Amino acid sequence: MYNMTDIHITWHEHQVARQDRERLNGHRGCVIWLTGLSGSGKSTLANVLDHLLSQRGIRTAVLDGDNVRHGLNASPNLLRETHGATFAERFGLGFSAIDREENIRRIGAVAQLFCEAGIIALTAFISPYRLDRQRVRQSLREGDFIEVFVDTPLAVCEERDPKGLYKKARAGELKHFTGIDDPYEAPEAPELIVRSSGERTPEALAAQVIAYLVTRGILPATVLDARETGG
Ligand SMILES: Nc1ncnc2c1ncn2[C@@H]1O[C@H](COP(=O)(O)OS(=O)(=O)O)[C@@H](OP(=O)(O)O)[C@H]1O
Ligand SMILES: Nc1ncnc2c1ncn2[C@@H]1O[C@H](COP(=O)(O)OP(=O)(O)O)[C@@H](O)[C@H]1O
Repeated sequence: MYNMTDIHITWHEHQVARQDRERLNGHRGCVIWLTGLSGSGKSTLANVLDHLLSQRGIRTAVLDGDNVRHGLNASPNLLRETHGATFAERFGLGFSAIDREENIRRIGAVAQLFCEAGIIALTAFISPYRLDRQRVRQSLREGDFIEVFVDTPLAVCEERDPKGLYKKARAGELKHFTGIDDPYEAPEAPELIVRSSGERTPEALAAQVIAYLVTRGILPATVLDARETGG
């Protein structure tokens, strides 16, 4: 085991403080952590939020499961082509519990960087394990982690099945698929629960999240005026 003294790295404070960046931006930074089953509507909600907030001059960044798994957290089969088999086996991330844990740890660290830069990080990962989400929460400052449970029933996600993955999982062609033969641990005390089934459009869910951010003082109330006037 290493300790920080052995590896000679030291934490540096930055010259521009987070508060300075937030003052420039006109809003606080935070991490909006969307969690839910595959097909629950995480990416859709993250993208609608990104769009609505950007239109109102709010600085945001989206980190999305499928996309991040093409780069920073590439899967072994993607890495094998460019980096060879050994590298891919050592550093590629699949869907075992330990790989999901590392996936979430890295995303948590990236989201923290955005947050400290005064940006609203919108993350859309299944993040099925409570402990992994809890660790991200604990790595951030009090109040920076806003857990949003995209609570869509498995039957609805399976009916949507936009990528055909549930069908494959049911047929036994895809193992360890969340909700089928791998666990999903629903949040016990999320900051917010949004339900994307029924008549609730992604825009309605985004409005629920934005209203919450205003009540928490993360966004200025003027964001609501802009929404109501369509400006
Ligand atoms: N075994 C298994 N289980 C769940 N999901 C799988 C699996 N294999 C591939 N996929 C695809 O990967 C997307 C989920 O990636 P995440 O990084 O969000 O997963 S996790 O948070 O590490 O659990 C997920 O995307 P979303 O549908 O957007 O959630 C799937 O398209
Ligand atoms: N609020 C909603 N109401 C109805 N359908 C939705 C809603 N949000 C997302 N969808 C649809 O559900 C499917 C899965 O959405 P997606 O955002 O890709 O989920 P996830 O990122 O959680 O896998 C897509 O076909 C999307 O159009």
